Amino acid sequence: MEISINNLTYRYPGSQTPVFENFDFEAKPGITLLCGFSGCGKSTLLRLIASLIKPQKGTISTTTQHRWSSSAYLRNEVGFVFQQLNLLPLASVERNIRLTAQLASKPQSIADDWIHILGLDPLRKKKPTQLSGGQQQRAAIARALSKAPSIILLDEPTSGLDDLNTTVISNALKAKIPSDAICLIATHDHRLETIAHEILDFNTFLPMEEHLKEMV
Ligand SMILES: Nc1ncnc2c1ncn2[C@@H]1O[C@H](COP(=O)(O)OP(=O)(O)OP(=O)(O)O)[C@@H](O)[C@H]1O
Repeated sequence: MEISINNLTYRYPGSQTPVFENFDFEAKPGITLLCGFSGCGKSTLLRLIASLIKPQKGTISTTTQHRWSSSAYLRNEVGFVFQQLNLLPLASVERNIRLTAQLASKPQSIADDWIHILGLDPLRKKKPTQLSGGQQQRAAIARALSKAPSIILLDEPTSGLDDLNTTVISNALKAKIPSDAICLIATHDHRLETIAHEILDFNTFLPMEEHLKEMV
């Protein structure tokens, strides 16, 4: 599995400054942490790889079965956990997680495995609003992984979580993500460094908001 980004330029609609300009990036199998100050472009990169937004210039290619930006690519290949978790509020935890497997034509047993691995068995019948922040985060990760994605994109999966929740999530990612999958984690959380195969510093790509320095 490989993701290859070449000469990419991306600017949000209405914005003067590009987040990326002539940007090259490659990802290989394993867990890679994307680190760097707030606003340097980590979430934007994940959205681009997921094909939720499209670059104005340059190419993104993947060696997945389905072509980058096809609807099958997003449905079958990409497991994405956003900062806003987007769990379906009216569906139970179990339904949220099983539905993703079903939509990707994957066996329900994968969903049930992730429910178990992430310690969600006692919470299967609860609604997302009845869960704590850490429990919701674990449910969102289980949901993303239940389609057995070849590309896993996690945006701040452990921010604000206590050590116990963080350890359960890190252990699950380390032990259960297939070795040929690519897992990119945008994070400020140094606790995740123990499970990373690679740590990329994004500070070099975009200038820091200088005015913030004057405010501290
Ligand atoms: N929807 C949007 N519209 C316009 N500009 C945006 C949008 N989302 C992000 N940006 C801008 O793009 C730049 C990169 O933002 P991004 O969210 O990718 O950073 P980040 O490194 O993930 O930050 P954080 O660590 O705070 O999550 C920032 O300058 C931000 O203000």
